[in-house]
Amino acid sequence: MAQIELNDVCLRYFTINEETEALRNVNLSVDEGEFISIVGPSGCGKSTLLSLVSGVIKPTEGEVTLFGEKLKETSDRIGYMLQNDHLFEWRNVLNNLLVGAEIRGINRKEAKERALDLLNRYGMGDFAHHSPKQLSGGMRQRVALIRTLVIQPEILLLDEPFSALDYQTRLTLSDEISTILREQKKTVVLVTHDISEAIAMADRVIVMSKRPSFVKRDYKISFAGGRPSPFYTRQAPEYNDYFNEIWKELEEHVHA
Ligand SMILES: Nc1ncnc2c1ncn2[C@@H]1O[C@H](COP(=O)(O)OP(=O)(O)OP(=O)(O)O)[C@@H](O)[C@H]1O
Repeated sequence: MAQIELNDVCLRYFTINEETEALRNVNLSVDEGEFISIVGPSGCGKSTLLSLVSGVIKPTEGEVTLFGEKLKETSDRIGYMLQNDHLFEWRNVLNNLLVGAEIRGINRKEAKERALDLLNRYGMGDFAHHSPKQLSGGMRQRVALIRTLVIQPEILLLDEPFSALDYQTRLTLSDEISTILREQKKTVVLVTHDISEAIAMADRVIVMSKRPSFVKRDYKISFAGGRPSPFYTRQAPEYNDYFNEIWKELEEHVHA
């Protein structure tokens, strides 16, 4: 069943003396439990698309449907993870994990149990009482993901969550996080500039056109022997073909 649907969505930003047409007739459907990535030229409207799905902004035209209902306001069933981890330096890791639960009025005891369980499960059990300052960039992003999972969203929107990390951490963390999200059976929309990350992590890669942006291509990513872990995806024979095709699609924009 489609959990997210965008039907002919247009988005224009209006400022005092300018109108920016970011999205034009975007049509997209994401099924429950599906993991998709969105790539496209810089400034084409990828983050805008996530904001529309989260309900933070409303389409100028068209409709966003979540769980079969027209989206009217922000939904508690959605979690967001960004490039910046937004951890509070004055709170320890565990108390950072409880922030979302506090905002949403989730029972503290229940949220704390869930947070500790997730920390243990994902190799961070020894860091519950550490300050964020004592963590590496990769660990901080792992905490940011766990903070999102504590509120048990069904849909996760990831906006360039690895782009501030060094290359090696980025590879390891993208591998870990996609394993966690698949294990948790979340529906995921990942925005990334990194084609290789998009292919390695997702079931589908959506290529957006330049602005005013629409869905230019929708690649289903499949591997003959079944999906390997993201790290090994890069060694699968199909990987290079996907990479070259998507790169060609994007390169057209650079030389346009
Ligand atoms: N609040 C806003 N007001 C006016 N224009 C905006 C606003 N937010 C975004 N834009 C414009 O809309 C277009 C799409 O922006 P958006 O950030 O969604 O693109 P993006 O594909 O995520 O960018 P990038 O690849 O650089 O991260 C850009 O031209 C941007 O300048």
